[in-house]
Amino acid sequence: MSVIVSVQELHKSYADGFEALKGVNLEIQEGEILALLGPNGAGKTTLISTICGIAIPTSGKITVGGHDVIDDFRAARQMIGLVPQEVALEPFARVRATVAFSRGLFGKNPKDAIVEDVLRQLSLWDKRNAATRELSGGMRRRVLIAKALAHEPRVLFLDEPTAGVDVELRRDMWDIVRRLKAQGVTIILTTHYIEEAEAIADRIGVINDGRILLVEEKATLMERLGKKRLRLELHEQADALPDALSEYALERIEDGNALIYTYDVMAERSGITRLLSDLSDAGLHLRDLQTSQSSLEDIFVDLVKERP
Ligand SMILES: Nc1ncnc2c1ncn2[C@@H]1O[C@H](COP(=O)(O)OP(=O)(O)OP(=O)(O)O)[C@@H](O)[C@H]1O
Repeated sequence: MSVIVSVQELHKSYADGFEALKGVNLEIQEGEILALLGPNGAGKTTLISTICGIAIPTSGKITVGGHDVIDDFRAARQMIGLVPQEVALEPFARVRATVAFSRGLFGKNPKDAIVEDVLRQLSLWDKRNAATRELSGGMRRRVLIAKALAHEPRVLFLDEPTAGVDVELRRDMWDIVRRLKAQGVTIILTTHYIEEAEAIADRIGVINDGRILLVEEKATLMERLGKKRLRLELHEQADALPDALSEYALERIEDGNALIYTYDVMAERSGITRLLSDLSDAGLHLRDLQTSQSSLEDIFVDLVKERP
């Protein structure tokens, strides 16, 4: 795989002096889906805006397809499609004309069959003659994607594509993203929803306070930082836990009818064998056992919490 977007030592301070990006390094591989995960104000939109040439970096270097986004703005921008966070459409414009116009902005023939392709791909062909104000919220989001794809970009940025949308539409959006990937489009999306990153990303970048904390393969990330939970269901309710068990930091749940033991998947010893024997010594008898892997959400919260 080759690198299609490269960001080196990127700093961005806004006019009021606020430093939104504090030395970001990031390489995005052609054909991947990268999810940028981070809390409000982390710098996700700023990062996307600088790559797309909308915000000017204070320092650092960004290339897209080998083109410098400042010195070679047109060539770089031509390769990029951007779906912004806010739904901003001309209310009276017709769907097809809106998309054709976006294509025209890049100096490409607006009557091209590509416009039809893009509209069909997003299930908007039937609505091609509708005014955008007549569309549902979900369809409007699709129009935004169609506009971003109209000039056949190789890299698509989606800034919080599913913020505030219902579950059905979210899944719909994920299908669209997967189909685009299958066509070879590189996709970078920002999200607050861990579930979203978990569902569709190949790699996940965590950004907080203007810094990238990590970028990892999704599976590696979950394995590396994941913890497992062992749920111990008790025969009799445990009112309090004996001191002998304090080292296990057990959590009493369901009024003491069950206990949770958390352990590190990567640790040499899980401590389970000893725990079970100590439980038995303490007179606590088990009805059932169950393990579960902690979610990406737990990992994310831990990561962001660790840093000041
Ligand atoms: N034009 C601006 N002038 C000054 N500060 C700004 C400007 N735009 C953004 N910021 C600040 O930069 C920081 C990063 O903002 P950004 O929009 O990049 O975050 P984000 O991660 O996209 O957040 P969200 O998830 O809320 O969209 C925030 O503290 C924000 O207030």
